[in-house]
Amino acid sequence: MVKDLIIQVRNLQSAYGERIIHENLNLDIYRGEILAIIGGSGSGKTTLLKELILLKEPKQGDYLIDGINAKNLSFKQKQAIKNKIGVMFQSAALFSSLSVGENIVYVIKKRYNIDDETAKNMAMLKIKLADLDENAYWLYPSELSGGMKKKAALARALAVDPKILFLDEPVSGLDPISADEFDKTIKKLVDLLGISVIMITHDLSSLLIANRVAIIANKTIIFCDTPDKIHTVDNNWVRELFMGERGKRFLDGNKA
Ligand SMILES: Nc1ncnc2c1ncn2[C@@H]1O[C@H](COP(=O)(O)OP(=O)(O)OP(=O)(O)O)[C@@H](O)[C@H]1O
Repeated sequence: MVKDLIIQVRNLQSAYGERIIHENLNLDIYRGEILAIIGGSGSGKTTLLKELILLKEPKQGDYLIDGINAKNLSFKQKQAIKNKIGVMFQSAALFSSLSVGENIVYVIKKRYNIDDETAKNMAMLKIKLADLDENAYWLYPSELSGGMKKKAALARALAVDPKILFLDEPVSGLDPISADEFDKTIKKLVDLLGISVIMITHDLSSLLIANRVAIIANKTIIFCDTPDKIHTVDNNWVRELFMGERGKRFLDGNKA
């Protein structure tokens, strides 16, 4: 079966002023896959994410998203691409003065020209898709547990019916059980909706739901393959990451 590319990054160079963050970075992302991006602190994961969601312009190189080159786009063209993507930031970034439902309705009404009742029904569907109880619709962010807050942010990211979902450290700050639940929800969404998920993570257990893992080091992607091949990577940071108990458990359960 020929795999269908949803994102192609070619010879990307990123910089802040004179400081080069990525050089010659190439990455392919397939439709319907979960791709995890890992890398040491300061390796440039967030910078890459910002470029992929069109918040930052690369210095050089090409970036094709769903077949469209993201270079030199007009505001309208950029908006059309942004309508294809949902983003969940680490902080959840929900409006604290709005209930979960109102947070989602706000995004739906910005995206679609529809009446309040339809927007509310759509928001309720997103809440259920994110595995939250219906009652969460009326709760305020301050009334949510950590796990519920993440799922509410996920429901809001789903509000635009994205083809591609970007998750920035989605399970950071969650206990292992809530993190596991969140990962299961992501896997279910991919199977159910056929969306692609790109997730930056520090959490080794989240790699278990990834179809492939991309590792950023030395300003580029040094590895992008299935989790069972990670043990072949010759890099100090990767060795250290997998040296601990959790790392060993991951590798033992995943060797090819
Ligand atoms: N707005 C900015 N201006 C200048 N330098 C920046 C800016 N944002 C990030 N950097 C620098 O770019 C490098 C890559 O940062 P980035 O946040 O992309 O890394 P990261 O892999 O996401 O790190 P972490 O895992 O610690 O969040 C870092 O050295 C950082 O200091």
